[in-house]
Amino acid sequence: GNGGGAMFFYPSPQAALLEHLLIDHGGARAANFSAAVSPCTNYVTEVGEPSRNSGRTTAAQWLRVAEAGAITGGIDASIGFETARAENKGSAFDGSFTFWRPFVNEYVSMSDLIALGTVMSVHLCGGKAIPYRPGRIDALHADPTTGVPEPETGVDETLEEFGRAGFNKQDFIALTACGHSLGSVHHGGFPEVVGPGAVTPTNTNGGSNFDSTRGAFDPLVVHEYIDSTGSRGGPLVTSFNETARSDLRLYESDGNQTMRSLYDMTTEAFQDTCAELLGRMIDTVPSGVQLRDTITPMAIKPINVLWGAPTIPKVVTLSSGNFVTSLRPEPEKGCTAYGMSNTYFYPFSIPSSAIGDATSFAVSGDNMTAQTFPISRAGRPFFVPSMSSATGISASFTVASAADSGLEEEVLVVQVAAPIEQPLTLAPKIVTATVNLTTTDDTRSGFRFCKGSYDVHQQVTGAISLTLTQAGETLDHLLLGAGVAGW
Ligand code: HEM
Repeated sequence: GNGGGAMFFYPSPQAALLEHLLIDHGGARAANFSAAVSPCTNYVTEVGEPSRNSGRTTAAQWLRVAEAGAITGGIDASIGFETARAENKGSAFDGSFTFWRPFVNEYVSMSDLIALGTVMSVHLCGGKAIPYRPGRIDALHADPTTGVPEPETGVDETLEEFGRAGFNKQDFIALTACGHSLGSVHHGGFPEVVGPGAVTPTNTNGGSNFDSTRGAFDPLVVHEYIDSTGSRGGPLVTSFNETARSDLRLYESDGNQTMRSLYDMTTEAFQDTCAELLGRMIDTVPSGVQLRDTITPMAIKPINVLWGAPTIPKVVTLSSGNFVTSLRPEPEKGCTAYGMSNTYFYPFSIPSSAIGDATSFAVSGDNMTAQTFPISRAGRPFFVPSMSSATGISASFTVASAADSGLEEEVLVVQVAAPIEQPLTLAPKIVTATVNLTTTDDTRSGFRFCKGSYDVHQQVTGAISLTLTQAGETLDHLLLGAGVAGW
């Protein structure tokens, strides 16, 4: 990975940031991402009473956004340009994009967040952990393929749409049943499916649920459909408007065989089937996109590792070269999205004199597998976080290099990447620039400092990332002004 020379993100900026969103659910250093779908009935677009009474479900919306993206040519966030199309009516798209937007930066695409949304929703609502692979690339324009299936769409046409995404009929029936385990069809958006009677003071958008547990990912929708109990499969089965009974037409298209086989499964087998199908759904990407390795929880993860950070008073042992020290955990624990176990944070600070020319540091402790992490070659230039900052529209940064290195600052180049608003979609686009550094008179503690800045000229929507390079080689990374995403 590109973490090779840089200390800051392990193992790479992309994997480090997305692992954080996937894992750090609550408590200390929470990522503020998965909280949106916890509890699973939560509606994050509004707050307080309006939220509770909305009849809308964020977890369900996230799944629907991924489904719509997968079917229209693969997940590439182009759906953001298409929310005005009739087939995309409903607030799921804008609501989800609005929540995800501040998390987008050079390393975190909107389309990877769309996929992450499905993984988080399914898992936190009671389903299995779908393997999560990053690498999706955001489109810069609308996709010419129309085709989010609508309630009035014929079975053949819908099957063709899913067929393009690589799902056969049986897969597609099961996938729809899996998806329609969460959420509702709303009178607000789909009055031709759900009548005005669904609108009440405690259900202001008139949500009519697919099953009796809109906030639980479970086989209940299948059972209620086959048994004709509860929601009986939901409004797309039972709608007053026969043309809008698309789930009924779909389920009956193979004589209910697929629905019966889902019915006969154990809950465990149902969950495995859904995880497999939904995994294929989120990995449906435009041709040419290469997904990367699956992101899994890291047992030990260096975070916020910075050169020149202030000294923090510090039982884990950390060693680097001849330097060995014992670490104590911070009192505040984190909580992971996987098994709700705890995460412990051990701050450390190593004087630069002790680092010497070490090329790695190692972490070991009781009941843990010792791990070694590569660090920048000693003496290489690095960003000084305490002398770098961002406003909403610009970044300024300082780089330190050893005074006796004989390095000419001209060989150092900073690549800047900033997410900004783009017309017609809530998905930001990334603008990049290359900045040369200027020498300053500042020399302290054996370091020389040089400076650079970049004016984006418009409001950034998320973190600005900086990459320090020398002759094309990456030396260091820095993320500035993370805002509400709170990296
Ligand atoms: C025949 C194919 C499908 C049709 C016609 C269809 C249609 C619809 C419609 C009309 C809604 C109501 C949206 C609203 O009122 O906000 C809906 C909701 C939903 N759909 Fe589908 N859908 C299909 C397949 C799928 C698939 C394959 C998935 C995912 C795997 C999925 C996931 C969802 C979810 C989670 C919701 C609830 C959204 C919410 O509560 O906000 N759907 N669908």
